[in-house]
Amino acid sequence: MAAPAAVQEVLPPYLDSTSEQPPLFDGTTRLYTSGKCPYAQRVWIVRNYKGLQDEIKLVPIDLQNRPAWYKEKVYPQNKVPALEHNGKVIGESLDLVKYIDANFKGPSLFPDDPAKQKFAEELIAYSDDTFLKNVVSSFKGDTIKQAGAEFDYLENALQKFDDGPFFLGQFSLVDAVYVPFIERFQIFLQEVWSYDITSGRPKLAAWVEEINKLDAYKPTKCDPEQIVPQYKTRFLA
Ligand SMILES: N[C@@H](CCC(=O)N[C@@H](CS)C(=O)NCC(=O)O)C(=O)O
Repeated sequence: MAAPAAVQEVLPPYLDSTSEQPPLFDGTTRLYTSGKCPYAQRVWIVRNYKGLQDEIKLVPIDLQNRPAWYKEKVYPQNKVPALEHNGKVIGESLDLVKYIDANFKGPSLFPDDPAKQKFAEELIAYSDDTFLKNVVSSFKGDTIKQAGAEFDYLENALQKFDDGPFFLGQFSLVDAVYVPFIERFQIFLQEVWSYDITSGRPKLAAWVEEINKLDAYKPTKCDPEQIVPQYKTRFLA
């Protein structure tokens, strides 16, 4: 039987240059976001996993036609994600996932075990500075060799703790940090190079299978129909 289609969370309407600004610092916690942004997706998954759908309101921003007030009044960096909480606005997805985990209710996504904490920090630091950069630069290089080395790194990392299928055994911030990019790279490498990132990597194959079962993740998944043309234009043109 075919896998059921992912259930997309119905996002509120995107705010664009014609939209009025929602009242700032009125006590509502807002996640300025975009359904297409992998960085914002990290934070969205954490919000869902912790059961914060009612506490953290999603405010999608049209990145192609951004409202002027967003940069001027909300987040001068003019990017998503950004979180409005307790009279301030903070950004950067890697900081935000930790902030939400530490400052809101719900299951902790950062382990107590010092060995797991150390490994979590290592993997999180590796995500944007190395993994992401190397896979993206592989698209214009020796793709399978260069990208393959990064998926070998993940396969290896997944062998470290055996008390569950995720990077630290149980689902954690590390999985939320990596999944938006693994998801996109899996689609793109398969489509353009017929390269299956899970082939010969049983731990990664199991990780993909398990993460796809998570209700916190399912509604956040990207649309493969959009990713392929978008990545072709961005990385191969
Ligand atoms: N380092 C940032 C990156 C965020 C980012 O680049 N977001 C993109 C959308 S996916 C964005 O807002 N781009 C608009 C711009 O750069 O002007 C993070 O981790 O949050």
